[in-house]
Amino acid sequence: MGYRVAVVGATGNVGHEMLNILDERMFPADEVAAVASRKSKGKAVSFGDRTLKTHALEEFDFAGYDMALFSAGGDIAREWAPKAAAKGCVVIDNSSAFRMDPDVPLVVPEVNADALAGYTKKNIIANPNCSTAQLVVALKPIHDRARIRRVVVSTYQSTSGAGKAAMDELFNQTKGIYVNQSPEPAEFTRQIAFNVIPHIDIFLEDGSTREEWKMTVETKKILDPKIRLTATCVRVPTFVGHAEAINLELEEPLSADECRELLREAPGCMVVDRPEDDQYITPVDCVGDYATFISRIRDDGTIENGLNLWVVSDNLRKGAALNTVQIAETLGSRFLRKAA
Ligand SMILES: NC(=O)C1=CN([C@@H]2O[C@H](COP(=O)(O)OP(=O)(O)OC[C@H]3O[C@@H](n4cnc5c(N)ncnc54)[C@H](OP(=O)(O)O)[C@@H]3O)[C@@H](O)[C@H]2O)C=CC1
Ligand SMILES: N[C@@H](CC(=O)OP(=O)(O)O)C(=O)O
Repeated sequence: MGYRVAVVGATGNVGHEMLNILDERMFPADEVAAVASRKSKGKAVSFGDRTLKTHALEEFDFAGYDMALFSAGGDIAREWAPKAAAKGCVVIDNSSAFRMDPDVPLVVPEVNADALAGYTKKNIIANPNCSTAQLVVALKPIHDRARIRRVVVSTYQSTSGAGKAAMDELFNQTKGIYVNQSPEPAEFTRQIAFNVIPHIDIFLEDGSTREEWKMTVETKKILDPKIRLTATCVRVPTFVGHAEAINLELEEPLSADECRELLREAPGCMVVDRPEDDQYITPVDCVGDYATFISRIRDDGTIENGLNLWVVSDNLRKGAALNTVQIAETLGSRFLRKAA
């Protein structure tokens, strides 16, 4: 007997990847239901070689479903995740709505799978921000070996992080510029084609953005509250794949060579780092992959025990859908086991 799984937000970027990944990884599901807004009711979405008809969320009954994978934004999650959870369906939510709730585990399976045990308090599990997920996969082995004291990270985040409409905006602005149309920002605060924007999510009182704040607090919750982290999050005109330039200050020495060897063996990590042959990863190279890629590992001689890294991953996969499915797999194998 397999699981009954609902995918909420199935018509969106992340929901589409969730369906792909459930199929690719042969998730043991007897039934997968696609759920989205009322306007998508009846719309066909692909699931492997099948198509599923989308249900409207308001009309969907979560009773009898084992798990619901949510990627429909924070407002929908705040309203509907507790309702689904109350019907005995464990919700794994991609939005930021529950991440910092002390009664909700925030999980990246390669890093803190044991935290999953706390899901019973609310029947809800949170998936981190896409930039946090790839960051902590790369940092976990380094922290275990040499204790990270401080992280300085600058992100280069693709437009898919802001949804399908944002990707269309990049596409249409780019085309338009070649025919002298003036760009009209809608999803972003400035022109995104041929530009970069140092503004993701809203500004907070201290001048940082909520995206930057999320990277700090989520890293503490997942990896270690003692780690100090400062971030600058930037939107760039790419479609898929987030990149991060990371500077680390460690408590113990760890050379670039040792770091490379360590990360080569680490779960979820893929080191591509041969600058002498121009071997490093760019966002375009990571699309469709599961790994968190690490390149440009080098010593930072300006501080004691300093290291620099370049980390790239598919934000719709490890940053969202893949991490959610990995959580579902771990939940299934550790807590919601089904008889074969
Ligand atoms: N881990 C992370 O960092 C990431 C998290 N996310 C989260 O996932 C969410 C979705 O992202 P993404 O897929 O890129 O966005 P898209 O805009 O591509 O898709 C949004 C999805 O939400 C559904 N939806 C919207 N309104 C409702 C509603 N009232 N009832 C039910 N479903 C609704 C849409 O359905 P319809 O087509 O019918 O409108 C669609 O399926 C984000 O808002 C964010 O919270 C996203 C990216 C990364
Ligand atoms: N903000 C991320 C994606 C996202 O949806 O993040 P969050 O779930 O933390 O709001 C990005 O734009 O790349």
